[in-house]
Amino acid sequence: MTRTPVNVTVTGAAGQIGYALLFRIASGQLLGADVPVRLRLLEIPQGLKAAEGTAMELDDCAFPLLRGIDITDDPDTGFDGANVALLVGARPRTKGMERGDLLEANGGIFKPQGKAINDHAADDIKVLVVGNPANTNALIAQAAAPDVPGERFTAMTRLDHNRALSQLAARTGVPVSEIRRLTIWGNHSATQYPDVFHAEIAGKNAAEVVDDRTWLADTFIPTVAKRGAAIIEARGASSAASAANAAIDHVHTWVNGTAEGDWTSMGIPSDGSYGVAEGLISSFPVTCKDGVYKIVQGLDINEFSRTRIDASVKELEEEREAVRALGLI
Ligand SMILES: NC(=O)C1=CN([C@@H]2O[C@H](COP(=O)(O)OP(=O)(O)OC[C@H]3O[C@@H](n4cnc5c(N)ncnc54)[C@H](O)[C@@H]3O)[C@@H](O)[C@H]2O)C=CC1
Ligand SMILES: O=C([O-])CC(=O)C(=O)O
Repeated sequence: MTRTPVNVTVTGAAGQIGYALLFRIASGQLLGADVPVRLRLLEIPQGLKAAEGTAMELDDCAFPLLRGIDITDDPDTGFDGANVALLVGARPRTKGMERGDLLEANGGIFKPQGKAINDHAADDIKVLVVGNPANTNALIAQAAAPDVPGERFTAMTRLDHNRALSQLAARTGVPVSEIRRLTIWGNHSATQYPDVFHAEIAGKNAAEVVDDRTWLADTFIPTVAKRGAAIIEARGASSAASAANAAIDHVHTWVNGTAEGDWTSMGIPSDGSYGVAEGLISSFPVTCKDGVYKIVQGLDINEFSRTRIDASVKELEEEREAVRALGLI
């Protein structure tokens, strides 16, 4: 039986992350080794030529699952029939730009894209926002798409989750595969909170295995939270291959499910769980099954975690107020 190809739209397709992402989508790593895909590359006019070059290379890979590539600078065409949308293209902060300017510039991107998704995407559309500030950009796109169920708009904190797994594995001398149930809470920013209190290392409580709150507070948390800046400092450019890898992981898990007994982290609209104000797009521990995610309930939040979750949620509330004041939501 031949399956109908899944339409995957990637914005910012000619950028760094796009270049690391598209080949992996086309090879079947996003959705599965038996799922054909059709790619839609959405760029701004200046990015179209480079996107065409990338499309030529995609052709030259002769990926058996790749059933077509469309390139456009028109959001209505780019999201037409989209089943999965990866919103990667964003306006980076440039010299002299205030946070409010950045939010406003990104509003000019994510509001029309949200509307185009609302009007043209397939009914089963799933959206992942990667472009920063990812959580609030997702909120802007969601607000512009009132006909799409709000929970389909998600923001990427999987890179933070993977960074935390790797740091914890290095500290405790176990392979990453031995660690389960780690959580990133809050915003994809320096206020995010990587939580090991419910995590398990080879079946034992991770906080007890580490047994060093000073290391958690002064080394682990800031290393994970500031990793993006450290990569920029070392590489002279922001994380691209690891960000693309996390985007693949996020969508793959959302569509194909979390492993039995494990969970992952996704930026999703809050339903008020764990005291996170309803509607904010904040990172939570989630399980996924049959293309639907659910917040893990019933975790005890200790004082150490509570103050850190609250600080990140406060930042998200401030970002929401700022985009509300700008009329973006
Ligand atoms: N959530 C996360 O964990 C991470 C997020 N990021 C963010 O991802 C974004 C992209 O990063 P890179 O690929 O390295 O940037 P880049 O600057 O290399 O590429 C961005 C691309 O987006 C395009 N673009 C700009 N406006 C657009 C629009 N309105 N429609 C379609 N395309 C548009 C640009 O032409 C460019 O080709 C940045 O905002 C970055 O901060 C990066 C790493 C991790
Ligand atoms: O800070 C950036 O632009 C890149 C980023 O989000 C990260 O690496 O986590």
